[in-house]
Amino acid sequence: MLSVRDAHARVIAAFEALPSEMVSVADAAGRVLAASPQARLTQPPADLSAMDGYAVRAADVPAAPTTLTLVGQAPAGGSYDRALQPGETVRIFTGGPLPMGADSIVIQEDTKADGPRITILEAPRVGRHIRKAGLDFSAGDTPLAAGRTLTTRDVALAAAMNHPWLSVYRKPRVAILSTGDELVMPGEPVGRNQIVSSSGIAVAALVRGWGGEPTVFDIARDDAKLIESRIEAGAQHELLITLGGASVGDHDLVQAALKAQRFDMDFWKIAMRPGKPLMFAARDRARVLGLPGNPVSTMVCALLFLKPAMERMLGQPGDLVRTVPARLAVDVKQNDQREDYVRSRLGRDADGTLTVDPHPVQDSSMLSVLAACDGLMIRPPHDPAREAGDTVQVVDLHGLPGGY
Ligand SMILES: Nc1nc2c(c(=O)[nH]1)N[C@H]1C(S)=C(S)[C@@H](COP(=O)(O)OP(=O)(O)OC[C@H]3O[C@@H](n4cnc5c(N)ncnc54)[C@H](O)[C@@H]3O)O[C@H]1N2
Ligand code: MOO
Repeated sequence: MLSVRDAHARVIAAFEALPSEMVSVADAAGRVLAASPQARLTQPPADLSAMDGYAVRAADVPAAPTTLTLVGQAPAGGSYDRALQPGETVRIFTGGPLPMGADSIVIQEDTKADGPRITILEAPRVGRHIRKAGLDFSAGDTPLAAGRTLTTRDVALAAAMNHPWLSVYRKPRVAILSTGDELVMPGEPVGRNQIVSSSGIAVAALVRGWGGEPTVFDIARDDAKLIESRIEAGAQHELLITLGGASVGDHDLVQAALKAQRFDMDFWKIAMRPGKPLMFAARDRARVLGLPGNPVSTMVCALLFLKPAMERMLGQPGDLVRTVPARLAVDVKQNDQREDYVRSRLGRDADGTLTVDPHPVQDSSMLSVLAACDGLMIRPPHDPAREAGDTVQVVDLHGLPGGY
């Protein structure tokens, strides 16, 4: 059976960056930059005051108190256009441009005004409360690299750089097909022996959260012709995700339907738990990732394979999910030949070290366990028995993009 690493490598090799499109900067949060925007101006454009107060020449106030003559004002968006002469001061506001000749700002709390006579109560320091031109960025700067998923902070910066439009990768269109006679949609009447289809909803949410555009097909009954026609419709998207029907049972029809539709199987079955019957197939530009039906297997495989595939379409490397070291809270037995992704709870030791406590129940049908856990402990194939206190690798589910 293929290793997780090799399966991941084969999946990401099959995807490349989609074409770019322009979007309004107002709609760009969460999108991935296809081209790095250059700052179109320098910010601040001139030396500005950081405070409400008075612009002065520090040399005029060697000691406080000293009284200066008010000669004008410089609000944000306005300016005082003459040079400040010895003994003069200009009323200035936060964001107001520093008058020529001035070299310091005295905040208004440190002054006393009596008509045009302004008494400075604190001796100023050269450069105090002045934001120099270009403090934030200069025209031509490229602080946002292509390939970056734009945060709202990035969007604020791009807008400040005077970009009303940004070049981003088109969203990958991902079709999602749940298969199985037993499935009904949430809220529908649930007949005898039926269960609610949760995975289609979860995968659609993941696709959206990872920057794609999901299309959720109606659930397909275990009918070969019906599944084939849905696969054909799915092939019109960048990627079709099938859910269930991946294993070896008489009702597991997805692989046969793919073959009937002339898809080549890249691989089927990998050395992973949960997620053994993972399937990957291609025909021309169409790609199908067949996720195993057990809902926890679906979710773990989505994180390991769907997310990187989407990242590739968004011009990113598509690395395997990041792991961090953690200290085992309990002893664990030797692992078998499948790489294990053990649903676990993360915590902190008294010394602040990340700890991992595997959940005692690991059935891949149990969404309640997955939801209660916040980490996946990775047991490599044939990993020997480990003791409490040993260091292992974990996937920290907190703060993953897309709200996993
Ligand atoms: N003889 C063998 N049996 C099984 C093997 C095997 O190697 N040999 N592998 C097991 C493993 S591991 C997994 S994982 C499952 C995966 O099987 P399928 O991909 O064929 O999934 P189904 O049989 O269709 O469904 C499994 C399970 O999941 C439920 N399911 C399916 N779709 C959804 C959905 N959209 N939302 C919620 N739940 C869903 C389905 O009702 C079943 O209970 O096979 C093992 N068997
Ligand atoms: O791989 Mo199955 O995913 O063990 O339940």
